[in-house]
Amino acid sequence: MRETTLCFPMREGRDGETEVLLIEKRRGLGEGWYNGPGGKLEAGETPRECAVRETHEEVGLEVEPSALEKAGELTFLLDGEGHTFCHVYRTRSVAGEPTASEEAYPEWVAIDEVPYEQMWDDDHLWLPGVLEGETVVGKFRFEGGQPLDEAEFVGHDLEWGVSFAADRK
Ligand SMILES: Nc1[nH]c(=O)nc2c1ncn2[C@H]1C[C@H](O)[C@@H](COP(=O)(O)OP(=O)(O)OP(=O)(O)O)O1
Repeated sequence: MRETTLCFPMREGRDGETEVLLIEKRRGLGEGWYNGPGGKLEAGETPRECAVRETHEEVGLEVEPSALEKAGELTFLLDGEGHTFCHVYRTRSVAGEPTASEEAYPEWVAIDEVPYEQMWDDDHLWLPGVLEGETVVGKFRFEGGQPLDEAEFVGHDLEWGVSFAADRK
């Protein structure tokens, strides 16, 4: 099963609303959809280091590793087998201006205007809670063969209020 990260940088917008930095993914898995910056762990890298690196590579933002708050662990199953294990982080400690890369167009979006209809089918189930400060462990089942982003989302289990306090990696 591959191990990946998603990072959701957050800030207070001009009118006091909470905003999240989303990317429109320009290539690879989930191309054309919105998500947080993130990607696969490289050899020797911790999930936290991966989230920092991917956020920098994809949108040019500097995030502070120790200020990444672990918010979720998501398992995506394809045809009954583990496909991806994803560590989800959020952070309010962000420096720099987001810039587009070959992989992503970044955009600050108010958290009540997140375009769930242009995201993975599972996101509306867990991302609103994560953006409200909750923690979650989720399992999401897809069927129909590779690639995952063309498979059908068929079921899920969610557990909220999980403690990741001991997870410093
Ligand atoms: N069902 C799902 N819902 C979701 O919100 N994010 C998902 C998801 N399934 C996978 N992801 C995330 C995890 C990861 O951050 C990203 C997939 O990125 P990957 O790096 O695995 O794929 P890519 O094909 O872009 O790989 P690279 O070529 O290494 O960039 O999508």
